[in-house]
Amino acid sequence: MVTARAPATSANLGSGFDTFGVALSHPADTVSVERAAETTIEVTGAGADFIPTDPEKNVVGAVADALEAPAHIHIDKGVRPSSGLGSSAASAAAAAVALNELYDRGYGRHDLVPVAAEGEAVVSGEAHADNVAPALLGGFTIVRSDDGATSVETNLSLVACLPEVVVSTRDARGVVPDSVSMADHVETVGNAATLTAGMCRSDPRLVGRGLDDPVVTPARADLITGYAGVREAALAAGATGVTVSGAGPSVLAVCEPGRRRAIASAMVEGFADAGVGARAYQTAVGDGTRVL
Ligand SMILES: Nc1ncnc2c1ncn2[C@@H]1O[C@H](COP(=O)(O)OP(=O)(O)OP(=O)(O)O)[C@@H](O)[C@H]1O
Ligand SMILES: N[C@@H](CCO)C(=O)O
Repeated sequence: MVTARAPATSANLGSGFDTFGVALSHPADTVSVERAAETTIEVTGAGADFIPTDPEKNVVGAVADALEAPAHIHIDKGVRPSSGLGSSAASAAAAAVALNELYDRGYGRHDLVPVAAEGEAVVSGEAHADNVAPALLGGFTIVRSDDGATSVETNLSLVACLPEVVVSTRDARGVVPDSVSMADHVETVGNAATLTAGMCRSDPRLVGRGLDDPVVTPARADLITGYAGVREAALAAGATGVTVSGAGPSVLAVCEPGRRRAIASAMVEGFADAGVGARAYQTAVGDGTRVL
């Protein structure tokens, strides 16, 4: 048996729609695999009742197919599904690493990014890699359709606040505008470049400024009850920037070390003011998938 742990991730980071992502130090999924004649799946943990065990419908089934590595796969969910924290990607990344080892396929981490992305296609209809790349590689990642993924190590404190509302990635993609104005394009490029410089310097002020996004985030914020109040509360508590995590509903705040506790409380209270229960993870940019 081989067991791997893959982290939650936060994709987009505002200005990097479908491009940027970070691995979180926690929460995480743990996946154990044993050789079998055909793939079977068992799921326990957070939101397990809402996750299919049919290999045609679970991301790990697609990963096992892509690696020609049939197995009994046990997924212990630490990352709630439809959270905006890369729940499906965590399972896909952990399964890719564990099955690669179990069957001695010899793929490197970068080779496994498109393999794990095949799993994402089961969920959203597209093999996008902005969650699986940070889940596999760790740190801050940039994915390009023609060029694989680039990863940068960074040291950054984060709070991810997960409300008790469900936003599916499919629905959240439906509200993304089809086109952007030149003014919004220029602003987005400036923000994305600022964010990248901030990641390279582990500078929460630059990263926070670079989270701003005039295009996708405003359209998606309406899907998250209480978003505007939670954002204001986090900024008032010291966050250097706030945005929607992935396709939502989680909200991500960047901050200086030592501010996480106050920001986490402010965000949970902000959701409570809108009548929504929530939990906050005081976390940080972390490592990628590891074999346990
Ligand atoms: N192993 C798995 N883990 C989690 N969700 C899975 C898995 N396999 C299939 N799914 C399905 O994927 C959907 C959740 O994926 P979705 O992309 O909407 O959320 P997410 O992975 O938390 O988010 P995001 O990509 O926005 O960060 C649910 O419908 C769930 O049933
Ligand atoms: N980039 C993706 C991440 C969610 O899977 C989106 O925002 O739709």
